[in-house]
Formats: sequence, C-alpha cells, structure tokens
Amino acid sequence: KRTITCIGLFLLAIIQLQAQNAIKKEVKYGQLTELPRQDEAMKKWRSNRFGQFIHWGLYAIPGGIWEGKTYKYAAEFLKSSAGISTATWDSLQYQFNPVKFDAKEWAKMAKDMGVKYVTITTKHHEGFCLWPSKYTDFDIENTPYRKDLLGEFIKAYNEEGIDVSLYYSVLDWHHPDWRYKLNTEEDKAAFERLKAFTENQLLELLERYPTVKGLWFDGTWDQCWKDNGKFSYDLEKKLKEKNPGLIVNSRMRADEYGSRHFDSNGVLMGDYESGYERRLPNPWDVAVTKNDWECCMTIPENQWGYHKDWTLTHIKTSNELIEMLVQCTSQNGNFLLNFGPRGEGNFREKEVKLAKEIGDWMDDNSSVIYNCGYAGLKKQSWGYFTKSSDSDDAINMVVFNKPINGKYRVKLNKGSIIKRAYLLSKPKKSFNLEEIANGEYFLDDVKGKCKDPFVIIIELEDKDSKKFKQKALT
Ligand SMILES: C[C@@H]1O/C(=N\OC(=O)Nc2ccccc2)[C@@H](O)[C@H](O)[C@@H]1O
Repeated sequence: KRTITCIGLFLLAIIQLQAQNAIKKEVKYGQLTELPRQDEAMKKWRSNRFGQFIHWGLYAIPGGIWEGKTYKYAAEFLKSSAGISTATWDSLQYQFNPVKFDAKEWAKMAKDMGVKYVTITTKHHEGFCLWPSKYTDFDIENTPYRKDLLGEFIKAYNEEGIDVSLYYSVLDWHHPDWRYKLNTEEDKAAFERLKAFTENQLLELLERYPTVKGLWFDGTWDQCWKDNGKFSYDLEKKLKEKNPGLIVNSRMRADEYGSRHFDSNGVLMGDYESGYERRLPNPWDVAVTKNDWECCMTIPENQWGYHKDWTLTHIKTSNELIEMLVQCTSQNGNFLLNFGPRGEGNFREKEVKLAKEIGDWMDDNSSVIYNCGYAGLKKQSWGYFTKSSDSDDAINMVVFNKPINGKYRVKLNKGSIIKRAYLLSKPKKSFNLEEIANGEYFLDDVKGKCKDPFVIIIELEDKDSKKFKQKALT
C-alpha cells in the first residue's frame, strides 16, 4: 500500500513538473542579459546602495497651484489634474529661468548627504527637455536660461564622484505623435515617428553625456508602447552597444505579450527591478534578495516634482528615511530618495535640512550601507542585519528598536559563534554575550542613550577556528 502511495506521489510530481514546463511561453523579447549581472558597472551600482532622485521641469514653476487653486495630486501631473491645455502648459517654457541653480552646490549637498549616485529627469511626461536636443524646440535652449543645464549638472556631480543616471519618460504629452493606443493606420504612422524620436533622443543623450551610467525609463505603461516589445528590446540592445556597461531599469520594456518588469515567464527584464515606488517589500521577504532592485521614494506622501504646499501630507523624518535606506540594503536593494527643486533652481529648506540629517548619520554609519547587502539571516525585532560583500566574519546589526529589557536576542545561522560584539561608535567596549542555543545569543545592552539608529558589529569566529568545532548547545 505504501509503495503504491509513493509511486502515486512520484507520478504526481512528474506531471506537475511537465505542466509547469508546458505553461512556459517562448519569449523572444524578454531578458536581454544573464542576471544578476556581475560586471564591474553593475557591481558598482550595487555597492552604491544610496542615490538621489531629482524631478525637475516646468511643473516646478506652478508647484501644484494653478490660478489660485491648490491641487493635491502629484505636482508633476498638474497639467492633467488642472486640465491645462498643452499650448498653455508649454508656454511655461518661456518662464523657465533657474537663476538660483548652482550645479556645484547641488552636487555638494548630495555628496554630504552620502549618496553615491543620482538620477535626474531629463524629460518627464510633459516632454520638456533639460538638455539642448536636436529633435525638439521644447528644450532648455529655448528658455531664458538657454544653457546646457543637464551638462552642467552631470559635470558637477561627476566631479564630486557621484555616478549619474538619466530618467527618461517615453510618455510625452507635448509630442504631436504621441498616441496612447494604436487604433488606426494614422495612429500607427504617428507612433512610428514617436518611436524614432525616442530612439534619437536617447542616443543623443548617450552621445552628449558619455559618463552616464544608467537610463531610468518611465511612462511605459500605455498600450502603444506595450505593443512594441520588439522595438524596445532592440532599442535596449542598441543603447547598451553605444554605452557598454549601461544599466537600465525594468520599467523600460514589455515582452511581446505585453508583460512588464518581468517577462511572461516571470524572468526579470532590464538590469534591476524598479517597481518599488513609494513602497518597500515586507522586511522579512527573502525572495526579493534574489534580484537587484531599487526603491524610489518621495519625502511627502506623493510629490515627485516641487509642490509649494507641503502641509498636504505627512513629511517623512530623517529617521524614517534612514530606516528605509537600511531596510533596502538589508534586502539587497538600492534606495533612491527624491528631491524636487523649485523652478528658480534651489531646494526648499526642509529638503536641505533632511539631507544634512541623513548625511550626519551616514558620516558615522555608511560602512553598513556601501558595498553591503543581505546577510542571509531572518529579520529580527530590534532592526536589520546588513553584511559587507568583502567580509564573511562580521555582520552589522542596525538597531531601530531597543529591547525594553536591554537584551538583544540575536539569531544567527546554526553553528555560528560570536567572537565579539561591540558598538560601531565604541569599538573598545564589548557587549556581554549569553549563548542561549546553537547560533542564538543575548547581547547585554551597553549603557547609554541612543536617540538615533545605531550599529552593533558582530564579529564571528571563522569557520576553521578550533572554537567553531566546539559542541554547540542543543
Ligand atoms: C517616479 C514616478 O514614476 C511615475 N510613474 O510611476 C509608475 O509608473 N509607477 C510604477 C510602475 C510600475 C510598477 C510600479 C509602479 C511618474 O508618473 C511619476 O511622476 C514619477 O516620475
């Protein structure tokens, strides 16, 4: 009877496996490169961990308010939320004169905040280009500012040692050939021109700015683009041939069945997943650590472009934002924190203050962020583990919740032996250790107030030490 059951279960497993394979579709325009990428450019992207996002365009001039009315929706969508005609909106171009823009000052603020990369909107959905483009007059050259603003920006950030990635919206409200859906032959002919315009602009950006490390695509959710899986697949190939090592997010493409971010077989497209927008994975989610990914985050609840009124929603504190950065790192993700400068080219005081507070924390603790990632341990109540890619005998504990009894319960992998535990800020003072089970300890709290998140370093006995062979507790 037992033999029959075993044979039955075995056959069931075979059938299930065959069924799964049968569902696998043949995807021609899905993943372009073997992931996770292990080339130097991607390793650098991964080790950067912390980036600054900048949303800047004509929308920063009205800042969410139109004809005296405040619109709560995202300020970079004011054109649609206030029902403004394209002609009226586009005339903002003649007001764009960021006299307070100082690229070096922006880059210094970013450097001091501790970011290793920046992603800036070269063209958002409105279609206005922050660089002088050969393919449109709706660009910085045709504003009172005139100069190559994007070029100044890239030069200043590169001089601070910050990598630059360019955000580009395929969706273009200004361009006469934009079509949401391709219902008629005329739609299709127009969209062919839009596709050529898009390709020309992207190649132009890579030609003009060869130090650029990545392209961050957006505005790719409409049917028109999802119907063009082969075109966007070929375009990603062309862009990567032009700029070897280029890093592209998962929002660029859909496969030939219209599946975005992940192809129809669930395989990630682009070089990292960029679906975590204003949200993070569950902190205990281990599956997310398999791929490279990035969370992009706003300081208010839902404003990417500058909004004049920041009383509309909760404004995140630096500790909230630091916790998000640490959580991303703990799960092999990058954290891209957004800033929305004013139309005149300066940042609101609150953003400058938050950048300073985060930078002060990074001054003391960046070693648990840069070149760090998932430690292969379960999420625990006091905070997050991170581990440097360069060492296997040290683990970082980043504490956000001090235990009420002053004892940190730390569960490592079975067989792990803690050699020493100490505060990153006070390396000479070791925690008392109490081993409570195989690989599980209590660390006695080190007396002292900690108003900010802090780091405990766990040094492990290396696997070959004689101590490691000692009989671990049950
Ligand atoms: C970063 C944001 O990106 C956007 N749109 O978001 C998305 O498309 N989000 C998204 C897409 C796929 C999965 C999850 C979120 C833009 O409309 C918005 O103005 C801002 O630039």
